Amino acid sequence: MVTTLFSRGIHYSSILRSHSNPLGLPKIPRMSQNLPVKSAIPGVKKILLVSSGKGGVGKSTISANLALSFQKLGLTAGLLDADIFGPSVPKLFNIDGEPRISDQGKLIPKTNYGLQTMSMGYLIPTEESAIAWRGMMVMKALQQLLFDVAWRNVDILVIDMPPGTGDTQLSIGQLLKVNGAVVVSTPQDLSLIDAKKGITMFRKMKIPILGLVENMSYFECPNCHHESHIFGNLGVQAEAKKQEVELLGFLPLVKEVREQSDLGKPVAVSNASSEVSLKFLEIAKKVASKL
Ligand SMILES: Nc1ncnc2c1ncn2[C@@H]1O[C@H](COP(=O)(O)OP(=O)(O)OP(=O)(O)O)[C@@H](O)[C@H]1O
Repeated sequence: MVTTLFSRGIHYSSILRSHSNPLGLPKIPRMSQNLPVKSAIPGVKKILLVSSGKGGVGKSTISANLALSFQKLGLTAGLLDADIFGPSVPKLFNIDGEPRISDQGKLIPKTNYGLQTMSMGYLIPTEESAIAWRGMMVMKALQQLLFDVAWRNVDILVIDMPPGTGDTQLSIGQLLKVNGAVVVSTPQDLSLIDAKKGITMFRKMKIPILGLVENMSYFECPNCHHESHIFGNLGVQAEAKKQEVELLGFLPLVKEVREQSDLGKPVAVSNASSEVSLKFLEIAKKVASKL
């Protein structure tokens, strides 16, 4: 069922070479450079990447709540968890078990809260995680997740990217016709440094950067309502200005967001009228209008 990356004639050295043109030579078509031709995903109209340089900054939380917010806007959304080594979607959506296979041999997305989802976590149990996989196995799995899923009339497919700017991220950018990317960062310097690397990577791959989202911006004390900027203040705003990208929104650090995620019911569905859910909706509106 799987067509491997290698059978399409893709090599990392050629992926990397494609980013440099030091002599300013005229562009050679991708096909004749033996580079992958960017493909659409069957059943999907627009592809949105949600990425971060650093892990643990809230990329999966934001991907899930954005996808659910797109649904609230009347769009059909899908969520693809591209983190092969640390899939989050099964837990976030309280979904387990293997996906069914369609008559055409494709993986049928698993659905909860009306959202179509696919994740490596459905294909291999956590105990047998992909941790010891070699590059080729990772690429085979990625290829299957990208092209062998039977998405049904999805307007926006949100791809929850693995953290960082490594092989998997490069491959996704090289293989897919991506419509836009959102970069997530906390205000902390370490997170911002890595977010900048992500912005540079998307620019090199000519993927439109729709904007930055600052997560865990502040914590509001439930008693005195004082706002504490635990991870720093204004860093993402300054970086957005410097990079000339839009700052799409600030999301506070909210206990309910973490609790509901752990219970497998993202806040956008568990408490749709909460302040943070409305912030997700605002960001979704901005992103949808840019796609
Ligand atoms: N705004 C928020 N308020 C409270 N908790 C949050 C918020 N955003 C994320 N979290 C929590 O922070 C943790 C990390 O979030 P998440 O898994 O979404 O990050 P990630 O960037 O996808 O991580 P990884 O790269 O490891 O997959 C989770 O426990 C999540 O529930």
